[in-house]
Order: sequence, then C-alpha cells, then structure tokens
Amino acid sequence: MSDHEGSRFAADPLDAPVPAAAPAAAATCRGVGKTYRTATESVTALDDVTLSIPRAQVTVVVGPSGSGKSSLLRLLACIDSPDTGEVHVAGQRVDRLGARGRRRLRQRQVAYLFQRPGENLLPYLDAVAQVRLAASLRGAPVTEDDAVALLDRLGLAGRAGHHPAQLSGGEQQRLAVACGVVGDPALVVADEPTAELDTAAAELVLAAMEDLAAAGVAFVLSSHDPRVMAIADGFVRLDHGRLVDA
Ligand SMILES: Nc1ncnc2c1ncn2[C@@H]1O[C@H](COP(=O)(O)OP(=O)(O)OP(=O)(O)O)[C@@H](O)[C@H]1O
Repeated sequence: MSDHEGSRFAADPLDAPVPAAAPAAAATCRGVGKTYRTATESVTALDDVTLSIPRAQVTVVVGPSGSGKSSLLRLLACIDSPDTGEVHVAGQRVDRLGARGRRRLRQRQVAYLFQRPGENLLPYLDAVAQVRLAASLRGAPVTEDDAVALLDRLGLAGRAGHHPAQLSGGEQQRLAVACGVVGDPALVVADEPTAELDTAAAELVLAAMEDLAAAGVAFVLSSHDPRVMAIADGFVRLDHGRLVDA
C-alpha cells in the first residue's frame, strides 16, 4: 500500500478509513528533557516528560506561563530536538534526526499552526490553491474538487477563490486548519490557535477541529482559553517543565 492510499483528507475527506499500518499513538515522548543555554544562564524548560498523544483526539497542553508548553509543542512538531529522552512522531524516532531529517519528517507528518492566522498562509494564493499546495508539499496531491470539498467541510464553501486578505481572521484560521489536515499528517500542532480570534470565530475554528479529530486527526493545542479546553479529549498539564496531575 502506498503512503497515501486510505488518506482521510484526499479522495474522500469524509469516509476514507484510517490506514491499518498507522502507529497506535500519533506521537510519544519518553523521559524528555530540554534545557536552553545562553552565555549567562541555562533554563530547564522540560524535565523528564513522558506522554503519549493519541490519534483521533484533541490534546490540550496547559500550564502557567513559562511552564514549557511551547517547548513541548516544538519538539512534537519536529522543529526542535530534546537534550535527553526520546520523541517519536508517526512511528519515527525524532531525537536521533538532524535538522534535515526533522524537516523531512515535519514536511510529511506534521502541521504547525501559528497564533496569527495570516502567518499560516501565503498572501498571493487563493484558498483552494493554498490547500492544494499544502497537500503537494506533503507529498499527497489532491484535486481541485477534493480541496473544495475540504473547504466546504470547514464552512468555507464559496470562499475557495478568495485570497487571505479577503477572508476574516476566523476564516483564515479555518483555511490554515484545512491546509494542516490535508494529506493526512500524523499530527496537527497549534500554539494558542484562538488567541487572535473573537468568540464567534474561535467557536467555528474549534468546532472544525473537533469534527476533524473525530474523523481521525490528532491535534495538540496549547492554550489558556476555556473554549479550547472545552473541546479537549485529554490534557497534558505542565508546571516548571514537569508533568503534573490534574
Ligand atoms: N530560546 C530560548 N532561550 C532561553 N530560554 C528559553 C527559550 N525558549 C524558552 N525559554 C525558557 O524556557 C521556559 C519554558 O518556555 P516556554 O516558551 O516553553 O513556556 P510556555 O509555557 O510556552 O510559556 P507561555 O505560556 O508564556 O508562552 C521559560 O522559562 C522560557 O523563558
């Protein structure tokens, strides 16, 4: 079976099955530590973190400012690598990869959404072209009809030909979610995805994420927002870089 057969958001975004060979968890961390060193100090951002990110769920990372949420998200997104411990994404061991290996894995298996919706999009492409480009970069090209069907699913029917500047912040973030899930990455990571959105827009983005998680996408979100917590299937709670119980 090729990499992309059975893709949930390729030929038929609604009904295609989850690939049988997929690993049980979208990602795992085992004994992970991360310390930032500057000329004058070292800051331990993560300390002995062991966790599993399930498929088909929304996992929300919570904790006070400075507790290590963004650091954890960057490791799961294969942007950074830990100093100690193991990180696995889509069944591949990330901590042994160099920057180029992480970039390759990230390109295929991870979507990372920034807080500011516009930063997730290219200003010169319309919505359908953004989705198709994201799929192609992931090595899983989709037809225009497939891209439009995904946009419809995210409540962007009739917006396929619009450029980011012609979309509201909430519409831009839903387009970013469409680009995030197309081509079946193992993990969609979003740091404070509703921080820049008003209540109505945030609710539409979160409803889209909830719907897509039910269809098989693994989301990992960091947030202080109660609306985000309301759609969580599970939590990762951090304090001073360590996991804490609820
Ligand atoms: N590049 C860096 N260099 C030095 N220290 C860093 C760096 N990035 C993060 N830190 C420190 O690591 C710790 C964890 O930071 P991190 O950004 O992961 O926390 P956070 O929980 O996401 O915080 P916030 O909720 O404020 O965004 C903090 O003490 C922070 O100051």
